[in-house]
Amino acid sequence: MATRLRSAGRRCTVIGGSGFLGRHMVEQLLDRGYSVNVFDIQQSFESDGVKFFLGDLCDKEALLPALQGVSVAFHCASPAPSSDNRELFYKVNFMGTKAVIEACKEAGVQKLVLTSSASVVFEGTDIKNGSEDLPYAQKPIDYYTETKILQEKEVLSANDPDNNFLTVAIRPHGIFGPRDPQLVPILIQAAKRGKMKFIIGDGKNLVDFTYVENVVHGHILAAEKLQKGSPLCGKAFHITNDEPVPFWAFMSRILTGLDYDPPKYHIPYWLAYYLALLLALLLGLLRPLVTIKATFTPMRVALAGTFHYYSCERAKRDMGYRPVVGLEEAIARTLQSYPHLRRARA
Ligand SMILES: NC(=O)C1=CN([C@@H]2O[C@H](COP(=O)(O)OP(=O)(O)OC[C@H]3O[C@@H](n4cnc5c(N)ncnc54)[C@H](OP(=O)(O)O)[C@@H]3O)[C@@H](O)[C@H]2O)C=CC1
Ligand SMILES: CC(C)CCC[C@@H](C)[C@H]1CC[C@H]2C3=C(CC[C@]12C)[C@@]1(C)CCC(=O)C[C@@H]1CC3
Repeated sequence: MATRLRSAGRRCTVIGGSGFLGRHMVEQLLDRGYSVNVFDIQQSFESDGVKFFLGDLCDKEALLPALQGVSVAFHCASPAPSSDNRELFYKVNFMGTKAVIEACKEAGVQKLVLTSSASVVFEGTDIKNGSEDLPYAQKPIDYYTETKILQEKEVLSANDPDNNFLTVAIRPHGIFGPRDPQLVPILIQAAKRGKMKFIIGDGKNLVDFTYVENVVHGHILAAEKLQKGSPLCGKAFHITNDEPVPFWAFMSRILTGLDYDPPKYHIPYWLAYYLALLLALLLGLLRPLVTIKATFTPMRVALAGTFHYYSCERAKRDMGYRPVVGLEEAIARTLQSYPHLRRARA
């Protein structure tokens, strides 16, 4: 109730508000009493309380009307990580984010909250309880991550309290929940094609999977605690479920929850990685004659076969963050939201 009163009448803009995370963000902001503008390249839903502005975020002039009279902008738009289009990632994540910063300043927006990614420090090797002090990856695993690093640096260095412009970056990892277009659908599609038979490595590698409502909660807390002189200014924060789980136990839980068999055979990590690399090279050579999208990419093998979980102590200390939905409940809600992906029994 206190949050609702404090936020009543305050308008914010969600850039990327038609996407998976963005739409959840819009819903929670409305619940908490904010008025919401959405800026996106497409409109994916209708809502009485929301004003939609359609356009490309690389175009500063198109952004400006969506930012007028707004105190906080959330920037969670990005091309899909699987798009594999270097130019597009560079244009949208890097150049587009510069346009977002310029437009925010010009429109008098006081706070910019960026959705970054914990992957900005991941190089394909184990990270256990990694803190925000880890250096950015020198060899990022893909173009998506490369440009998420550029984007985060740009936003954090734009923090300028003297000119009343404050910035913060939230680094979630492995977001899942209702309407997620990636994790559960890709997994089930692979299972349907009989491709989910193998566990990559020994299956003991711990990973963070973060329920979308916790990610949203972290963003809204960050916006509310971001004040002149606060420790949030110009800093990055991991937001996780704070319950790392073995990657393959999580995948198996989703598969069995939707009536698919869990993987049971083991394949050494290095073998899976080189097979995925070989496949990627072959598909690269055959393009544009063949345009098949591989399920097992070197990036996914690296994510599936290594430890990568992160400490969210900084978010707990500086913004009072605690996950609001535990992992078991989060999985149950997610499974319930995908009746159409449940295996049809013969
Ligand atoms: N999903 C995950 O596990 C993680 C995601 N993140 C970050 O979270 C954020 C949200 O991800 P998620 O919700 O999964 O992604 P989505 O693809 O679901 O949402 C992104 C939205 O941004 C839109 N968009 C893309 N390009 C532009 C553009 N040039 N101008 C305006 N709008 C644009 C997309 O439209 P369209 O669909 O038409 O392209 C889409 O509506 C991203 O920044 C991502 O990097 C970080 C860590 C983990
Ligand atoms: C086919 C199987 C080996 C794996 C299927 C599940 C994967 C599609 C997902 C498991 C971990 C996910 C993940 C992301 C995308 C979907 C997965 C690869 C991100 C790359 C999304 C964007 C980020 O910023 C980082 C995420 C890490 C985890």
